[in-house]
Amino acid sequence: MDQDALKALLRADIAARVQSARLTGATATVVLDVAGLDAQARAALGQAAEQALLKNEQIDDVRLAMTAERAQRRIVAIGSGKGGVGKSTLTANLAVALAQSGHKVGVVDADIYGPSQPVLLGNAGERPVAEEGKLVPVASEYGVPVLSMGHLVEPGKAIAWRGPMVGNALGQLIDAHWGDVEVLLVDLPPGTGDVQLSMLQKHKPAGAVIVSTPQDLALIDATRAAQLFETAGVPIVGLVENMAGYACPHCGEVSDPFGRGGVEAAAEAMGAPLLGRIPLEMAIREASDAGKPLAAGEGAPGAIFRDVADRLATWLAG
Ligand SMILES: Nc1ncnc2c1ncn2[C@@H]1O[C@H](COP(=O)(O)OP(=O)(O)OP(=O)(O)O)[C@@H](O)[C@H]1O
Repeated sequence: MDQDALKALLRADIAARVQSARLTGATATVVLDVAGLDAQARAALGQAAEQALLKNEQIDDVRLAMTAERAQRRIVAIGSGKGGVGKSTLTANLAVALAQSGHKVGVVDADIYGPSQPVLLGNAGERPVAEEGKLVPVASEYGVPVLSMGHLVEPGKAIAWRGPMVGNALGQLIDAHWGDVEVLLVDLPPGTGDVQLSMLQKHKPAGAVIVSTPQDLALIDATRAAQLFETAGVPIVGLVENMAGYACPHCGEVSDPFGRGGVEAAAEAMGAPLLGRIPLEMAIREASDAGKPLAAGEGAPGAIFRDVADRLATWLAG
């Protein structure tokens, strides 16, 4: 009996997962690709395969091996209540820091109102190609592939999409050829709109990181954004306080244009950790505009981003 004959003994969904099958004497040896299945589904599949094969009179022993070639991919959503608080900057820097510490990470820029990852990661203007009906993410020099809403629309064209179109576009970015990427950071638009709902319904994240500036209004919105995730059963990995403390380049005095410590208090109230506090620094804005995330370099703000990335990596590992 050859491989095709063995496959013909199996249910179609199981046969589709056969990587190899052979019969030696009365022993069938079958390798199944079980990528994307949880432990329970894998066990059920194995049992069904074994039973089906043993029904054949030429087979009296079945040896099954299971592989999961495709990486188990987890989504981490980066959200904020308000716009302009530094969510995209944080996403790009976290991705670069994670890639540098050996993680296979990709970025989905789901910010339909202001897609900025292609600029932040230095591959603006490059377009993804489609293969077999799915997009191939655009590489960046930091080892972080990226797909952006900005790749699906003409630059500068305001997007006035409604729910189903948004869901469709998000699906194209997430169900793409991500290859061996294990962690997908999704840069969400601010607030709790269509993209967030579509994300929670169809591509449930493993966790969410919430970014806020320390001021009250931003914090109220950030708390609301966090509540949306929690209600949907998505754990909050932690909060990041951005634009906290500004060191005057002339006299060195540190001031707090957006207040101080508010995010820490909000995190405490939510029972979530504070993952880091990033200062307001011209170098961060300049590096972002230049498509050279500071997490890739040696300097101080880069180290802060790397610390936040380490905390995220620890959370993912735990
Ligand atoms: N810590 C910081 N210090 C200085 N500038 C910063 C800092 N964080 C972000 N910025 C700058 O603030 C602006 C807004 O940041 P960013 O685009 O990351 O925010 P966002 O929350 O993703 O905004 P949007 O909602 O528009 O997508 C950018 O010009 C960015 O370079």
